[in-house]
Amino acid sequence: MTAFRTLDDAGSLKGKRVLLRVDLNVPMEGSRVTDATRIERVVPTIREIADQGGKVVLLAHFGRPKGKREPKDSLAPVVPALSEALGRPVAFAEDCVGEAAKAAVAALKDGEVLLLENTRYHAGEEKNDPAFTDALAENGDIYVNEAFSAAHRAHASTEGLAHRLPAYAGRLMQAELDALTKGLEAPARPVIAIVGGAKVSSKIDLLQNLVAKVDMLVIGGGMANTFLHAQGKAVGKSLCEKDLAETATRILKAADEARCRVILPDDAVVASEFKANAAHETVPVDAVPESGMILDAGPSSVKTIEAAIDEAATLVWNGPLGAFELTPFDAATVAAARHAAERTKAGKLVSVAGGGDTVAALNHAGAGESFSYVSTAGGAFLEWLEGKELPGVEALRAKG
Ligand SMILES: Nc1ncnc2c1ncn2[C@@H]1O[C@H](COP(=O)(O)OP(=O)(O)OP(=O)(O)O)[C@@H](O)[C@H]1O
Ligand SMILES: O=C(O)[C@H](O)COP(=O)(O)O
Repeated sequence: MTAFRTLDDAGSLKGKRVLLRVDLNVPMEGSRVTDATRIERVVPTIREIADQGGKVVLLAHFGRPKGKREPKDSLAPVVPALSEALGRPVAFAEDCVGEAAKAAVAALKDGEVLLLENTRYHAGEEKNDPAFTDALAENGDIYVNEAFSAAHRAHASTEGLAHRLPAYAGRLMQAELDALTKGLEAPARPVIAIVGGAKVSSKIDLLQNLVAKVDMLVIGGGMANTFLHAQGKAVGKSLCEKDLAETATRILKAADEARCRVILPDDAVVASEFKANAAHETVPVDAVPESGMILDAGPSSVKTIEAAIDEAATLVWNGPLGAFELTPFDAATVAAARHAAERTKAGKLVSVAGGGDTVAALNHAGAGESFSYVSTAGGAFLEWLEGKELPGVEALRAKG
């Protein structure tokens, strides 16, 4: 494995335009950041570069606008939270390429910080389009990748730029890889994974490899509904990707072959709508009403999950067990998080969790600080765990 070039190898940063790729895909409610963990974790690197007289030009994505300029996916509302965490002003440019970006970068003085608008407003970002990468590269002298949590994407700002400009790993990128390697390279067994959340189509495939690496797999959140549907259960109006039923069945078979115990919910909290305090009832998973929406795992499922955590020596977790942002549909996530935190504090469990919303959920449960390690990465963390090479990480490896 070739080592990375890091900021220590970048020489003097004074007067240099540093294109710093960060992950600011933070949980928001309207225009308010509800969990600033991802912001706080990149602050030391921004300060380090700025304090050396570098001009910090931040590149980031938000949401999945797929090349369209969707106002709901603007990074502008993140600026106040970023500026507050940094304790310095942060300028903002309404585009990440072209005249708006060029003028804002040209106006930067040494040590100042600028955030460019969502890279995913351009289709070239996700296509890793060379012309778009060149346009991004025009605004930097060097490139620093700090977005471990987006390193599983081979996009222009996460991979392409590393081939255009002198490229370095940021401090958080280094710290994440170090911590995950130390904590999980040879994990104490049995290992339990909890995978929940809402990004079903982009995460379901990796479960196929994950079942060969872990001893128990809890499938929760929106992800569980697709599996319940694959087992022939009616899931009403729940978040469910029915066209992935075959994939789910294949994963259950692979788990069986790998002797990985799969734990699916056996009861669910079903609501009439996706709203805090919506009318709700707890039902067995084979009795979900047609008009109902599964928003959380029920108490019997929580009991099973807690008992499984008690058997495990290592826990890896990505994706909440329910719609934890909406009371009372946070109950299963909060209970499981607190249970894992207690086991960790008692020295009985190594617990590693990651993901934008997962970290927010752990913090909401008051459990985050007790986990052994909390990563900013969700999907990237799971792919790393699968043993996959992450394009954003590979592109940083020092050549020659
Ligand atoms: N049953 C459910 N129905 C609908 N949404 C759900 C359900 N369970 C969980 N969710 C939603 O899943 C979202 C989090 O999923 P996601 O996969 O994005 O996790 P994450 O920790 O942010 O990981 P990543 O960093 O990869 O995005 C939350 O917003 C939560 O409301
Ligand atoms: O939230 C995340 O996991 C990262 O920001 C990557 O987002 P994506 O799944 O939309 O690529």
